[in-house]
This record gives sequence, C-alpha cells and structure tokens, in this order.
Amino acid sequence: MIIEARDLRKTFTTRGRKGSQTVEAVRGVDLTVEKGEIFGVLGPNGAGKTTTIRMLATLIVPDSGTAVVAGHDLLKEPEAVRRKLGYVSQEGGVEDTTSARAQIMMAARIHNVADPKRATADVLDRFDLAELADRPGRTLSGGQKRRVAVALGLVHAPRLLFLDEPTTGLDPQNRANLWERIRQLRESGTSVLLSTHYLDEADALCDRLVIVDHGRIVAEGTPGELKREVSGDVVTLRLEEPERAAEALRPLAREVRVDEDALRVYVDDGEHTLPALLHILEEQGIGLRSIALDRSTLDDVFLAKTGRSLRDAGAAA
Ligand SMILES: Nc1ncnc2c1ncn2[C@@H]1O[C@H](COP(=O)(O)OP(=O)(O)OP(=O)(O)O)[C@@H](O)[C@H]1O
Repeated sequence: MIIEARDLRKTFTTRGRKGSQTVEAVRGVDLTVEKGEIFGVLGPNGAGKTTTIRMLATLIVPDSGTAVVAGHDLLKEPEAVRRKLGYVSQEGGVEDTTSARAQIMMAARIHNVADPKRATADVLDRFDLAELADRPGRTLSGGQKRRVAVALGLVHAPRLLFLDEPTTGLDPQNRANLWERIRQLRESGTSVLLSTHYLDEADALCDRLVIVDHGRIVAEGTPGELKREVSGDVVTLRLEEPERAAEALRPLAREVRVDEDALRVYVDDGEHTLPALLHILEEQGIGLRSIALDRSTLDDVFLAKTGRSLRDAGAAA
C-alpha cells in the first residue's frame, strides 16, 4: 500500500466583511491506494478534491485523521513523506521567463538528485520536450506546459505522484497524449493519485477511484464495479417533445431525466424495453430523431448516490 488514510478532515474558516465563514471542505475521507495503481478522486467543483490531495501531499495539515503515505506517518514524518512524492498542482507552476530545462534542473537540485543534468535530460526526453527545452516557458502551448509541469513533479523519480486535475483545459488530443504518459508512469512502477471532474478521464485512466461530493466519499471501486453497482442501461433519445415523452415513458423506467435536448431513460434491461418504448412514442405521436442504448456511466453512479448529475453538480458549483 502506498497510501492509507483514515478519517481525514479539514475545515476552513475565512474572515470577511460579513463576518466569519466556515467551510467543511473534507468531512471524513478514508482512502487506500495500492502500489503501482492509478487512483482517481472524481467529483464536481468544490467537492474537496484539492484539499484531500494537498493534505496527503503534506501541503496542508489535516484537522484530524491519520495517514501513512509512502511508508511514513503523514503527521509525524511529513519531511520523509515529502521526499518520496511528486506534486503537480492544478495551475501547473511553469514560469514564463525561464526555460523548461532550467526549471526542471532547479527542481532536481532542490530535491538533491545525484546527477541533475542527466535526470533533467531523461525526463525531457520521456515527455518529448527535448526540442522545446530551451525556449522560455511563455512560448509553450497549453499542452506543452502541462507536460513540463508533470516533468517538474517527476524529475526526482518519486514513488508516488499527485496530479491535481492534470488535463483541465487541454484539447482532446493533448488530453489523450497526457493520459498515455500517465499510463507509462504506472508501467514504470510509479503510483499515481489524480483528481478529476471528467467522467471519461476517470473511466479511461483509473484502476480504482472514489467519487466525492461535499467533502465525503459517496462511492468507491473500479470503474467497472461502480458502473455494475448501478446496474442497467440508459436509453438516450433525441426527440421533439422531451418533456411530454418523459411523462409518457416514466412507467417503463426506473428514472427519466431531461438533459438539454436529450431524454435519458434508465431501465433494467435496455434491449427488451426498447420495443415497448418505441411503441409508446409512436402512439403519442412524438417524433424521434435518434436513439442510443448504453451501459450506465460513472455519472449514473453519482446520480444514484447523490440524486444529482455530476455534470449539473459541477456546473452549479
Ligand atoms: N484556503 C481555503 N480557505 C477557505 N476555503 C477553502 C480553502 N480551500 C478550499 N476551500 C473551500 O473548500 C471547499 C473544497 O475545495 P477544494 O478546492 O478542495 O475542492 P475541489 O474538489 O478541488 O474543487 P475544484 O474542482 O473546483 O478544484 C470549497 O468550498 C472551497 O471553497
């Protein structure tokens, strides 16, 4: 095990003009991350993901709870924990005026890496950055900057890497590229804990994950286990009168949701429900533009556990 955390809690109090405000950011989180796995913390904005990661990475002291991280007690031996881990924040921390090579070399020296020049060249190579390495940070694209940020967190070859929302703001091609590199880290034996609010990222990348909401874990397992837990299928219909169709189809479904221009109908057995569903639409004279049948997604798991959609929750925060 590379992380074992029990009942971590953190409350923030801020004092403003309207008096003090208290936010219970993390309300009793238990986590176990095995060596060599990619572990995800999935949740909407404000769920407590960053606070959880920052506590485990020794950057914020928890109010209560215990954790052993990379073989050391988080509260009693934070320095020893810090030496074993890499941390890449949401903002990335790539400087504008300095080159990637100089920044990575500096990080290598701060971490007392034996041969900083060589370690820098190695990590630049691994992240396909060698050709860009001597340009000032500000001239790099968003995707290149993210790769430099991850390289900065890795130059001292940590056993455990924390990535806080690593692909936020990247285009699909750069996201896929970074996913591939994160998978390669796992192959080289590095354990990764990442936070994300992207369902597809958690699904594609994580061996196991927790779903968090309002500072608490609402579900835990492999992506497959979680999706099986909310057994059943989702029929997504695009049609002319979604609200009226929702009413008509409700008796057939466990749940019906109107989602922008689409209607999502949650059923136990999609294949066998489809004919009856189409029959009702025809009977009601509701024109159908398209229909798709899928297994449930992690968003459906979130919906089942919290009564809200992860996408709605994210947008509302
Ligand atoms: N330093 C702080 N002072 C006061 N409140 C804070 C502080 N840091 C976080 N919070 C609050 O704690 C809650 C959890 O924040 P956190 O950044 O951990 O969420 P998150 O899941 O990482 O969100 P996001 O996806 O937007 O980064 C939020 O309500 C946030 O406003």
